[in-house]
Amino acid sequence: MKVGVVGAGLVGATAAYALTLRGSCSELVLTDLDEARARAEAQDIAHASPVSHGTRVRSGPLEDLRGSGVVIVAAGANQKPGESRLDLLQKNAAIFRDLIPRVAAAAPDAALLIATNPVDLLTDLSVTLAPDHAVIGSGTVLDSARFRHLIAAHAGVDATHVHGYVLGEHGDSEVIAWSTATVAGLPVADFMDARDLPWTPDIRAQIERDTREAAAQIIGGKRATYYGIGAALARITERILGDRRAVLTVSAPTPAFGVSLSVPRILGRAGVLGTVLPGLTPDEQDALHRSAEVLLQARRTIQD
Ligand SMILES: NC(=O)C1=CN([C@@H]2O[C@H](COP(=O)(O)OP(=O)(O)OC[C@H]3O[C@@H](n4cnc5c(N)ncnc54)[C@H](O)[C@@H]3O)[C@@H](O)[C@H]2O)C=CC1
Ligand SMILES: CC(=O)C(=O)O
Repeated sequence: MKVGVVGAGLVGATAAYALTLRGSCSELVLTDLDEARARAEAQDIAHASPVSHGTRVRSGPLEDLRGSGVVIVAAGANQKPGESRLDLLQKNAAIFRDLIPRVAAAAPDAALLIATNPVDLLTDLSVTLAPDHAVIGSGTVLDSARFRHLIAAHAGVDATHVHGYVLGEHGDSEVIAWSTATVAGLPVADFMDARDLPWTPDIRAQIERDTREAAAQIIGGKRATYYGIGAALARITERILGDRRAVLTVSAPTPAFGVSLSVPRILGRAGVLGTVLPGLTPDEQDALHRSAEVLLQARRTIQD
């Protein structure tokens, strides 16, 4: 099982490191415009291989992606403090118009897993640039993990036993879908009540803020985010390679909204096998439509 990573910067290299530590694939190829960076990252990550799962890690040109089951695309500009993800659209769309057809030609059998921001609109664009490939955006898998982590901290339980989805744009308009959130199978408020834990509108509002603003907070402190997304990309990749039928909030074209955004999807070797829209409250439904409208409006700026 071979995986390619295009863009061996902070996100691409961290995803490759996570894949190596988890033993998600047998072969990993890193490629970047900056060949020296890709070579150095591959060399460094390869040194983790003998003490983890023996993954063969190397760098190479795009042509070396042939045979990959998944290619992660993390090439392009990241946000500077104060910038939004949508501020990256023009620059990264220009990179993708040149890059994605070449990646698709080099890796004809791969599912393309897009991480570059703004991830929903670059997923949308990649679908048109690589029409014969399964194309999936990492979407709000990371935001849903942030949401679950924050609830778990209040609930005092292992975050893997907290469920809950962030939907819509991976960006400022994302929808924190409280109606989908459960701990030990109970709605969050009921769990807190059963455990005699505080649960106030202020705590809830703080969790929403910390979920939505997590990227800005981290970028303010250390200029980039990469550990959370690296692990999320490794998990999505494994679920595709292993045809695991996992349910994850990845981004993909969504006819009901006219644009790529995140809702729960069943993932397998062929990419998105199905979409399941949870029963949202009327407020959440309105927020999801507003989030789609934000994306549709931004998309017009890169259409002729
Ligand atoms: N989807 C998500 O949840 C997240 C997405 N991101 C996004 O991931 C992207 C990458 O971020 P970082 O790794 O921090 O940036 P970085 O600057 O560390 O790495 C970007 C890499 O892309 C390479 N690159 C640029 N154009 C290329 C091309 N045409 N072909 C091959 N390589 C090319 C650069 O040489 C550089 O090594 C950004 O757009 C960022 O916003 C970051 C965190 C989370
Ligand atoms: C940068 C980014 O998209 C994130 O950390 O959510």
